[in-house]
Amino acid sequence: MTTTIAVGMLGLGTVGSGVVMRLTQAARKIEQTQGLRLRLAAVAVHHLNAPRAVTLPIGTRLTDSIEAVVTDPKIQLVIEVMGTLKTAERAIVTALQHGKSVITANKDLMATAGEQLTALAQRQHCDLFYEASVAGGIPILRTLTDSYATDQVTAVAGIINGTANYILSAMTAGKTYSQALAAAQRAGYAEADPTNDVGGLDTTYKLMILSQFAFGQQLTIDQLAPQGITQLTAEACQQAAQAGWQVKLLAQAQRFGDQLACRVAPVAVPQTTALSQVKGVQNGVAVTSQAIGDSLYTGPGAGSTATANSVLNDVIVAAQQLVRQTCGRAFNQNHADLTVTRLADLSQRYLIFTDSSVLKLQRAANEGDFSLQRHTADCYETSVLTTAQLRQLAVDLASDGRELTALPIAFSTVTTTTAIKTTQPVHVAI
Ligand SMILES: NC(=O)C1=CN([C@@H]2O[C@H](COP(=O)(O)OP(=O)(O)OC[C@H]3O[C@@H](n4cnc5c(N)ncnc54)[C@H](OP(=O)(O)O)[C@@H]3O)[C@@H](O)[C@H]2O)C=CC1
Ligand SMILES: N[C@@H](CC=O)C(=O)O
Repeated sequence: MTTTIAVGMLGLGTVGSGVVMRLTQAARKIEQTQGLRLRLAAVAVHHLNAPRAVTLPIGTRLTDSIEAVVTDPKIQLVIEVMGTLKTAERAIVTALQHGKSVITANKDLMATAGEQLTALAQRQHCDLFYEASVAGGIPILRTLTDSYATDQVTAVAGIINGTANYILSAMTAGKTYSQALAAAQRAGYAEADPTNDVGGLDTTYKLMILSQFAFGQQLTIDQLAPQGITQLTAEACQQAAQAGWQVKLLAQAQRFGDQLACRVAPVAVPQTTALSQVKGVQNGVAVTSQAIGDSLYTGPGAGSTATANSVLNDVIVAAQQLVRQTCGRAFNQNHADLTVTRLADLSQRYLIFTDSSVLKLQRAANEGDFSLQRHTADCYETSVLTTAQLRQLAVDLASDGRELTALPIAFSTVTTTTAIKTTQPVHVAI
C-alpha cells in the first residue's frame, strides 16, 4: 500500500533545487521501497519571479509567503532549506506549532537554537531532523546515533566545511585565495554570504552539532574561539605540502576522562593520515571510539544533490514516523556534562612560517629550550611547545620586525598526564 505525504518546502536555491530534482528522479524507488508518495504541495521563495534551476512538478504551488506553507493544513511535513536565522526560526516554530514535522539543513539555527526547537518538536509530537546540517552528503549524525549506540566516542576530527577545504586544496595546487573562493561560490558550495565558511563559524556550528551526537555535549562558540582560513597564504599551504603536511580547517573534540578538549582552527595534517587526503569539496569525519577504534567517513560536504540526498533521507524517516504515528522522539538522545577545555591550550608541535634568519631562530630555540627542524625556506617544525613558549617565540621574532605564522600539527597534542596521540618530536639542528 502506498501512502501519500504532502510536503512543503521553504527555499528553492542550491539545496532546494536538488531536493526537487532528487524527488522527481527517485519517486518510483521511494514508492517501491518505502511505500511512500511524497507530493511537493508548495514551495516558498523570496523572489517569486527569479529564474529557477528546476521546473516544479505539475500541481506544486510557488509562493513568496512562508506563512502560507507552514500553516497549510494539508501539508504534513516542511523542509526548510532557505538559511537565515530569525526567519527560519519563526517558520520552523510555526510549522511545529501547526503539528508538522520539520527537516532542515540549517546548521546556524540548529547549533544556536536547536535545544529549544527540539523541545518544542517533542511537545508537539513532531519530528525535527537535520542530517544535512553537518557534512552535507555524509550521513554522519544518524551514523553516530545508530551505529555508535553502545559505543563511546573518544575523539572526532572533521573537515566539515566544503568551501574552506576547496579553497585550501586549490591554494595548495597554486590558485589564489580569491580565485578559489569564486569557484566555490560558482559551484554552490559557499553560503549566500561566505564569511562563516572562511571565518570558521560554519565549521564551529557543525562541530557544536557533532559534539551533541558524538559526546552528548553542548558546546558554545566562546568555548571554541574559532579561527578561519583568511590569514593563510597559498605559499604557506604549498610549503607545508612540500614538507609533508596538508593545511586543513579542522574541527576537533577529544575526550579524556570527563574533559572534552575542542578546537576549530587551520592545522597541519600529516600526509600519512587518511584525513589529509580529503580534498576539494569532500568532507571527512574521523571518529575514534572505544569499541570500533578509528573510522573515517568521507563524502561531498556541500553541493546541490549530495545535500538534497541527506535532506530526503530525513524526509523518508519522518514520513514513515507519520505513517506509524510515532513522531516526536528527539533526533539526538545523547546527553553528558563534560568539562570543556581548549585544545589550543595544550602542549603540541607546530609548523611555523617565518622569514626570520636561521641564526635568530636557533638562538630563540636554545633560549626557549625547544628544538626546530627546517623543512623549506620559511617553514620549520617545532618540538612540543607550551603556549608560553610559542608566545615567547613570537615576541622574540617581533622584536626583530619578523612575523610568525604558527599552525598546530594535528594529533601532536600532549597533556601532562595523558599523551592523547603524539609522535616523537624531531630534534635536528638547523
Ligand atoms: N549549499 C550547500 O551545499 C549546503 C547548504 N546547506 C544549508 O542549506 C540551506 C540552504 O542553502 P542553499 O540552498 O545553498 O542557499 P541558497 O542561497 O542557494 O538558497 C536559499 C533559498 O531560500 C530562499 N529564501 C531566502 N530567504 C527567504 C525568505 N526570507 N523567504 C522566502 N524564501 C527565502 C531563496 O529564495 P530566492 O531564490 O527567491 O532568492 C532561495 O531559494 C542553508 O541553511 C545552508 O546553510 C547545508 C548543507 C550544504
Ligand atoms: N557552505 C557550506 C555548505 C554546507 O554546509 C560548506 O561549504 O560546507
